[in-house]
Amino acid sequence: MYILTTVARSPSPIMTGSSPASVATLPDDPFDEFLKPPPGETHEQRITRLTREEEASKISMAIDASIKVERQLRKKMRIVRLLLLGQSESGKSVTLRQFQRLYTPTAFREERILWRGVIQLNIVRSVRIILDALNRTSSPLASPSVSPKSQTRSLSKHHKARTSLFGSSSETSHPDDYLSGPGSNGHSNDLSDVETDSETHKTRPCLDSTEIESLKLRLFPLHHIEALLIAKLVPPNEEEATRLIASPESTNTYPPSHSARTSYKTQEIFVRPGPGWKGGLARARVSYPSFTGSPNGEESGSTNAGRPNSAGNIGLETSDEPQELLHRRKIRLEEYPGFFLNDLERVTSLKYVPTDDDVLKARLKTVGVSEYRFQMEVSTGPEIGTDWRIVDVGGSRSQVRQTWIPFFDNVDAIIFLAPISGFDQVLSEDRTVNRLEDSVLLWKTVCSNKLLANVDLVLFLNKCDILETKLKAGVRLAKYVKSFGDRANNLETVSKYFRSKFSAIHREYSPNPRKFYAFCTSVTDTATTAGIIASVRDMVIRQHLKQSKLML
Ligand SMILES: Nc1nc2c(ncn2[C@@H]2O[C@H](COP(=O)(O)OP(=O)(O)OP(=O)(O)O)[C@@H](O)[C@H]2O)c(=O)[nH]1
Ligand SMILES: [Mg+2]
Repeated sequence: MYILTTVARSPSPIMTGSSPASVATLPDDPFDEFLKPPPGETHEQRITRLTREEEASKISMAIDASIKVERQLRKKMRIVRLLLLGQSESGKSVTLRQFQRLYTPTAFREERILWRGVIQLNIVRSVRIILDALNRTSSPLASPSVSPKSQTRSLSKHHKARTSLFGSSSETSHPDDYLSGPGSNGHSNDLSDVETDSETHKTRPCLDSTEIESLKLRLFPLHHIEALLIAKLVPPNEEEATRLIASPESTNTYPPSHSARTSYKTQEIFVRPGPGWKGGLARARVSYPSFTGSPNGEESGSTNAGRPNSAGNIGLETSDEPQELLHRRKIRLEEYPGFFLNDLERVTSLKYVPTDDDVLKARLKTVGVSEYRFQMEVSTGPEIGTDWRIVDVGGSRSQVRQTWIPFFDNVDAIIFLAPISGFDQVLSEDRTVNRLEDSVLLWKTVCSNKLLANVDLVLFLNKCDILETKLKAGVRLAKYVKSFGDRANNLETVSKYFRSKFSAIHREYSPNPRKFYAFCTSVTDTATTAGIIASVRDMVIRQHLKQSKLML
């Protein structure tokens, strides 16, 4: 304890000197008077005095040694605080899960089973996106008689009012074909698809309505499963809060009109800080009903038969239409968060235990701010004994990002996630705002924040895997970000471009010079992310040590 430093101590050997002669050489020393041998000291008295002084010196050295040990202990008890920031769906919680997977693997493995309920909900959500697309096809809005061009034009008015990306050509933020896309779950909407879709509609008939109705009937039990899962995961008083993204399109004909149920709203399950939700997840085991059209979902114990264990079983293979429809609408379902439809057989098996990759892929929205505390299970060198605190925030605009501010104190580093694949998408919570534009604005705010002026920034240009797929599929960045010009539309060039733009903003907006690191990441990818997270950990520890040395 530091209190030891204030305990009165005998003079140290240097202060006492080993003989009166040494004291005599320091005539201006204010301690001279006290340290002088008493006048007329006999030989025996001198021996006794020196023996006492030697003992005092030993005690003093022991105290010095204990202070040193204390300092080391304090260093060992060091707390490193890392803050994860970024818009909703940028990958913050996945990054946290990567830290957990790498540094507390036992706890991570033990909790994998808890994610099963979330993954099941993710499946239901994907199916609902397909249903919404089907509904829109059969609704008047999607009929060829309504001009999709006029729809596009009226929505693009919103986008014209927006600010420009990277302070460059303002056209980038409001291309004529900007449209809050048809993903009627209000989520990850493409900005480009309806134009193409509308052209296709002019030449292709809508889906056969009997076919749609039959598919809807077969999928209807999923609604019941979802209700069961939500009931298990969400406390009753949170029911309204789960309905974060109600969209007008989703209040239409699902469930089928003959049902007595109220209109179906798009929901996204979320987690509030604290361990409570894990209890819910532990209880959430719902087996699947028969897909004969009757909603008979039951709790575990029911048979395996009839679960949506293949794409065919839920009607995605038996008919090409849903897939064609998604393709026409350019809804790339596999790029949506929590896409497990390709693994239906595996993830709906009764013995299913989520793998590490499944846990990283699962989507569970964060609401509020949560702090995850841990010590690395296996730690070496300087990080031994470090107490890590990783703060994960809910990133959506609806959650008042002001609530982040109290957590800006005592932060060693920030990882800011900018999902750069979102250049052609809008925010779920505000479909007039382009995702990339929102990330850029948020980045400017974080860089310029005075409370964070001395905090090192780590930028994850995230979702590079999705970005690459998108670019390879022919989506052109220049269409959305005019200043990109005629550069090559490939991952390397695009990520380099984004890195230089975000880095320029950092330089321009930071109140003080500070360290800045940028990585192109796909945080769901365990292999590539492990190395990046290890570098971040080393950097944060080094920085923390530097700071604590300055403080001691
Ligand atoms: N393919 C791919 N998916 C990603 C990547 N990063 C995140 N995701 C997925 O995107 C979804 C959202 O990630 P989260 O970590 O929940 O996002 P968040 O930033 O915590 O979002 P909020 O909690 O709403 O603030 C999850 O389903 C992830 O699996 C990535 O680099 N590549
Ligand atoms: Mg989150």
